[in-house]
Amino acid sequence: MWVLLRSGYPLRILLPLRGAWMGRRGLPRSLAPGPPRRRYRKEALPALEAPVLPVTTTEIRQYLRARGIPFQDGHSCLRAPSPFVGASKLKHQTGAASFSLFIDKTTGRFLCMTTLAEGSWEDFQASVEGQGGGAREGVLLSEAPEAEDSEEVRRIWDRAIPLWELPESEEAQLARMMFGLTKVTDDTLKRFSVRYLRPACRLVFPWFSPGGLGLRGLKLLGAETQGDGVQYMETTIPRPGAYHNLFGLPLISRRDVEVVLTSRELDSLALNQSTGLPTLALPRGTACLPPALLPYLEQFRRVVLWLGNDLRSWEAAKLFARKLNPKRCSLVRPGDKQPSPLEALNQGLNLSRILRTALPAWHKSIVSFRQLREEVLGELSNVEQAAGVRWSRFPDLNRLLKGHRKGELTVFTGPTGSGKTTFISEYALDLCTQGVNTLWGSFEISNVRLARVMLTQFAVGRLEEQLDKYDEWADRFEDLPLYFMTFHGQQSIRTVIDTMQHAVYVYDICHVVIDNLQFMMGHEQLSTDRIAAQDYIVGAFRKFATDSSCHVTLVIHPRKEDDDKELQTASIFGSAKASQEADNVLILQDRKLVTGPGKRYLQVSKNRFDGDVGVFPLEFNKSSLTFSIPPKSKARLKKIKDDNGLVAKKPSSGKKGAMPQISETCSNQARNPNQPDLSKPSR
Ligand SMILES: Nc1ncnc2c1ncn2[C@@H]1O[C@H](COP(=O)(O)OP(=O)(O)OP(=O)(O)O)[C@@H](O)[C@H]1O
Repeated sequence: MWVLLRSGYPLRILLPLRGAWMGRRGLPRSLAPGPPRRRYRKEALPALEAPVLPVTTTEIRQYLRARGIPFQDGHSCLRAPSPFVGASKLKHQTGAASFSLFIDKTTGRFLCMTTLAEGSWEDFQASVEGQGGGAREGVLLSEAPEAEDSEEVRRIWDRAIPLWELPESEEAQLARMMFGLTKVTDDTLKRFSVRYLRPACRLVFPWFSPGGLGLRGLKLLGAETQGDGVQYMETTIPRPGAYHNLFGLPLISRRDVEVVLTSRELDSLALNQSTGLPTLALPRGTACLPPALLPYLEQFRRVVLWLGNDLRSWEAAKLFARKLNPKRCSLVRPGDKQPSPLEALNQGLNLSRILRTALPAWHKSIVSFRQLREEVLGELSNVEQAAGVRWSRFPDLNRLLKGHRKGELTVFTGPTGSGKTTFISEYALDLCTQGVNTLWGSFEISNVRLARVMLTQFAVGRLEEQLDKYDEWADRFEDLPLYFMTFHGQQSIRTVIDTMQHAVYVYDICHVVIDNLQFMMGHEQLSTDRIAAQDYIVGAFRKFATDSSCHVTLVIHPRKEDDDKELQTASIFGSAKASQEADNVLILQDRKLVTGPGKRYLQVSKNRFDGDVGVFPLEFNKSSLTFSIPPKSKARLKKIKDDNGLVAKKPSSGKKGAMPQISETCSNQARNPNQPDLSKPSR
């Protein structure tokens, strides 16, 4: 793969979590030769500080027209003749094949399918205008798999044996049973070139370069029984951020106009076998659909997404359909009679019939209950999943808020210096370690300081005193789906929202943390201007959260209050807009609890989802910078008095403007404070 190195957005990339059972480069330790070595990768270089204005489809079209470059309008890309293909080669390409350059309509990034050259919109313009740095001069920078990667890929691939050639034995049976492949035929396994790595008991799925140019990478899949079910662990080479394999691509013919997308290779095997339809598996399941894959999906007039059997898969399918162009997408709804494709095959269900029940992803602006009834049923029959992702470090937040849901706005406030950033960092990290793709906008403190706080919280201890462990923790941290905006100081709300939109598109961000709103307020002096500015900003974040189906956590400073008084929803600076627009209002109170001097407590003063409000104590641990209570800590139950000295009752409903009354604190059950997961389950 070729890459023009010049990227346009103020985002810094840290990549997804890998398991500690893995050795260097993600392999089972037994397979990783030699002592561990440090490697520094390109992605770890500091990001650009200056934001680049995003390009619009209209601007791309105008530019191409102005330069006399013909183009065709596709589903998510524009297609044009590639300036990277030599004139002699171009002559041999006819029809659609001669339009081999795909330009992403949302970001302007391009990919040339013939040469595999790719780069940003600015890179494309530079090459068209012949301003050095362009592909014409042949100064493309190679991102071919690093030598070490390709060696490792080749070594594993050679050691693995074709699964269908595994001699009939207990081992072969066990392997098929563990991966649920008892009904998948040898023919199917052969078609997809699935291998088995005997020493590590892992399936090996290949990533072939388009055009049969060799092996670019691998995915290894392990399985472990857990209770009644099986837990899958996956490892990729190269690392997840660079693993862009659409498994099954070599089997797609140019004439195919329909495809079924799955979230697992195993599902693709089952689907292809029982329906005969072209199927592709997404490289990182429901976690994301990298735009780099979109050009490969342009040829399909119809895309069916069958991603799994839970609400999370359903939500991911809806998000991905937006990127693919909802008008050509249909979604298979999860349900008892519509489990994942592999399960459906194993249960003897008719997969073609299930595919026929797929619902169109495209909704008009006005819908009838008939169109919604299935969605409502989905929520009712998956109450727990509908409540969102649960915190693993803060069971009290689960008790009150029930979970972290997409599309909501959380407003968080607390007195100056009370630990807002520190708390919100742990609250977001907790979700991120559970696969919630997170984008941080830290305008007040630098990303280095913030990352240091987060890393300390991640390791649940001071790393200063164990620098020998730094690399190990940093490696795991780097694999989290965590991204940072590189803004610092005052920013315009427009630039910030544009960046957030870009991140949602490119990285499938589900949670944005903005610390804090005051940095978008400009320099308005008059308090009326300031209030109007704040209202406008809160409205913009609210709209973004709803439109992008992304959760926004917004830190807002309180207005100056009497130090002896507890903060209330009304203490948030500005008009009532922030608390009205918010789905959740969280307040970090630093007044002393009735017992436990000097402790903070967190008050949930608004909860639109189900109305439960209340408070619970937070115990700050200075060495790990965490607020979550270690498992050994005793269960406590306390009453908190409200400002009037009365014990307040929980309001019966969480409708707009629920008052910041305080209910009882909870009992803290012992729990695991989210030590990094030592294995990486695939879902
Ligand atoms: N409960 C606590 N007890 C003692 N120190 C704390 C507590 N919480 C945070 N700190 C420390 O106080 C400092 C300030 O914390 P932090 O930056 O999180 O506060 P903040 O409320 O975000 O500040 P600001 O109002 O300036 O935005 C940090 O050094 C942090 O480690």
